[in-house]
Amino acid sequence: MKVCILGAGTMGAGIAQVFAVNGHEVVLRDIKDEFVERGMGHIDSGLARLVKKEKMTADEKAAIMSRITGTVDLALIKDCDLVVEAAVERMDLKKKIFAELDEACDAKTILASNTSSLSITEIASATKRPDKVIGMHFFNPAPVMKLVEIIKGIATSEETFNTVKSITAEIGKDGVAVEEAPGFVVNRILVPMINEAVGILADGVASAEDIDLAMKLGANHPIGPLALGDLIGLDVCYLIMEVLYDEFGDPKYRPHPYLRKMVRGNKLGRKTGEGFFKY
Ligand SMILES: CC(=O)CC(=O)SCCNC(=O)CCNC(=O)[C@H](O)C(C)(C)COP(=O)(O)OP(=O)(O)OC[C@H]1O[C@@H](n2cnc3c(N)ncnc32)[C@H](O)[C@@H]1OP(=O)(O)O
Ligand SMILES: NC(=O)C1=CN([C@@H]2O[C@H](COP(=O)(O)OP(=O)(O)OC[C@H]3O[C@@H](n4cnc5c(N)ncnc54)[C@H](O)[C@@H]3O)[C@@H](O)[C@H]2O)C=CC1
Repeated sequence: MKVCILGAGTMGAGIAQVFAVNGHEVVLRDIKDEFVERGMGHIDSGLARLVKKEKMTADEKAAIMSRITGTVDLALIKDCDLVVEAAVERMDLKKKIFAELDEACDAKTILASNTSSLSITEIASATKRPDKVIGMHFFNPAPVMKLVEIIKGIATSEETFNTVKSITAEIGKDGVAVEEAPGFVVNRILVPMINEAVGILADGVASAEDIDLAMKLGANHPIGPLALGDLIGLDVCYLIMEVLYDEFGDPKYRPHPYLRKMVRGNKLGRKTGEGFFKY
């Protein structure tokens, strides 16, 4: 199968790796060469770690890398069977991208979005093939996390859903069917928890280290909520809270002003070298 991933950031690079590891030909497309190179670099270093741990041979790594073409050229995606869009979490941008994809791709191509929270129905409305538009929501880090939420929009066909469910299983992930709703299942629970941790920090209840230690030892989470915010990207967390707040109109989803301040200060977490912790 030929798969195109749009966006070579935190998620796009990881998703490209997953498909290439499972033998698929991948086109990884971003808007600037430097972003493509950064994404390819992340995949290379992720696989290098596996070689070092003797979980993969250097030859296997080379074969996986050879299946991924990094590019800024949208023309390369024409004959893809599946596109997974992993660009920025903004509806205006996603609609623009899906309108472009609709023009650029063959009629057979399924157009999936890795959106964390947005309406698949609205994204699909930018295309003439809403039956072939679907949510395919991977989790960070994509090569490690087993879950994919599969989200149908109002017009998504059963055929598209079943194809994406089979692909999900084939790449070694567990898919769950989710009805369209802001934040789907996981993020409606997880991201407000991160937002609450930001509030606890802003109130001076405990230090960032102690908030995270408390949740690791007291709730058995693998990493604390502030470190998780840094892993996801605080800009992404903020955008998800905004979607929850706008869509539900419920003040319990209000993004914390301190989260907004961190984003304004470009302290976005791992991807900028500093968030609630330094990297
Ligand atoms: C915002 C959204 O829309 C949705 C979201 O994604 S929400 C975020 C969801 N993610 C989470 O909740 C993650 C929570 N954190 C964790 O589970 C863990 O901290 C973690 C899995 C990320 C890292 O675990 P860790 O034990 O500290 O790290 P590490 O030992 O380096 O890696 C764990 C395993 O993953 C593998 N791994 C790590 N990075 C990898 C990569 N890029 N490629 C392949 N494998 C990788 C390692 O080889 C290791 O495998 P083994 O255990 O077999 O040796
Ligand atoms: N960060 C996370 O933990 C998770 C994020 N997501 C979702 O995945 C999507 C991407 O998030 P991240 O990877 O974190 O963002 P990111 O900011 O790390 O990367 C986004 C990339 O998309 C690129 N891009 C922008 N416009 C583009 C276009 N027209 N064509 C191709 N590429 C374009 C940007 O240049 C950037 O490299 C968002 O919708 C986000 O909500 C989903 C699961 C987890």
